[in-house]
Amino acid sequence: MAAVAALPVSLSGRFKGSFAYFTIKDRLPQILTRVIDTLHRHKNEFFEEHGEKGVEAEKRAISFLSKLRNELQTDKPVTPLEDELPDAALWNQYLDYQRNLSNGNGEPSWFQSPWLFVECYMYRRIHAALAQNPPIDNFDVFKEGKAQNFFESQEAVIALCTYFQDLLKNIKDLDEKQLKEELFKLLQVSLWGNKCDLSFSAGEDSSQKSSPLQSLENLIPYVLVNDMEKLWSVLVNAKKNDTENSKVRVDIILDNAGFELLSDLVLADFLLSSKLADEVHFHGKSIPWYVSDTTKHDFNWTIKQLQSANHKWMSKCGINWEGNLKTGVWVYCDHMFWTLPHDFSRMAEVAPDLYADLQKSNLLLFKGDLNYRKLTGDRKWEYSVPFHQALNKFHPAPLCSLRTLKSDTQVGLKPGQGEQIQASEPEWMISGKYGIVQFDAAL
Ligand SMILES: O=P(O)(O)OC[C@H]1O[C@](O)(CO)[C@@H](O)[C@@H]1O
Ligand SMILES: [Mn+2]
Repeated sequence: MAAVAALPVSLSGRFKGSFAYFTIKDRLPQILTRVIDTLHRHKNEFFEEHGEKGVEAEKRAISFLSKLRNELQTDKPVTPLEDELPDAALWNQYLDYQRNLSNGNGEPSWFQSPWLFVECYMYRRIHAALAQNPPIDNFDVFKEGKAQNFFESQEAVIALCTYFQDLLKNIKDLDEKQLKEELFKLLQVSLWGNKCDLSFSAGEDSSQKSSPLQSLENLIPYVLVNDMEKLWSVLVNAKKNDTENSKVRVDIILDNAGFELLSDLVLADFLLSSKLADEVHFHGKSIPWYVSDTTKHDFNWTIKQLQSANHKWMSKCGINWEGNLKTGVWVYCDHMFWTLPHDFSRMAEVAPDLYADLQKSNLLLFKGDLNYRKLTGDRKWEYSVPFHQALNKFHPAPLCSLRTLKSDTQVGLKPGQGEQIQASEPEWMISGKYGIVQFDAAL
């Protein structure tokens, strides 16, 4: 396959000193240790709820996870999944594929294989540790952290909900220019909301403390690719071609729960209230993922929290959003593909139903760093390679990545732009300080 051979190498722990190496060596074991601690801390709760059976399940889960941590730290081969969860066969096929890629250079292993693969694999094994051990099989080990992030962002949540409800009051009177300005503001809030993930900080507090709207101007220089004008054109043109039967649909491929999710929900509400879109489809994760990623439970929990909040504008948002779900103008979906190790260039083949669904959209907004890694295949690209090329034939619909840079891959920069920042700030790709709003039109 000539096209595959032309792709740059995958990021991997085999590159000593790289962020992938550091992640596998330090951050992933830290995350596993936190998961084990969380289970320990809930021992009494498991006993109260399920009796001795709950405690035994907790012990089995912990020993499975300690074994996993040991395999990781000693660079053992990545073993086939032994559970019977619905995605196990696809995972094991992917492992075979990795085995073939390694061309007899040993079994796929934690430090030698592509980073994206082993990191996803760790989260899938964490899921197995719980899912295989009823009666604690529905316990989300990351739930507390996600809830805490939401509560600790309280002031920012209030500021954003208040700003937004105020905007709604006179949204009908805004002219095109003003609407565009508001869209750009909320896109940036959603972009910077991506700083608040918990996998990056290995579970440490990462909530939004300051008002999310105040600092936008100052952050503009840190938006390395800014395609917001292109997004506006796509939406306005879609509206023009909008007929009775063809609704303008925007899809948001969600990333983290907590403040980031709130910023995405506000953006989604704005799209409908401004009539730039008629429908928003949200895509979440079907299992707990990368510490803070949004599951259906987190999505519904967030809307319930807002509804019952002791703050007028927060609860107004919550009530409206529940209404949007009820009337079907908002749709929440999940698909197992989002928690498989494949990059998105394989979606058409591995999950043709999902690909076909995304093709019905007018615009796909991919939130966050992991989605960017999967869009671009998590490879050592030259910074100036066009985004379209790095997408490697993934073009279901016009798409845009809103992402703060937290892993060492970036494409679509101007010639010399990456090198210039690199010279003064060697950490620019992993500090979360820079962001992109990077668009690609479908073919
Ligand atoms: O929530 P996000 O933005 O996808 O980030 C997830 C984080 O986890 C990583 O995938 C690494 O563990 C980073 O790339 C990123 O920092
Ligand atoms: Mn995430």
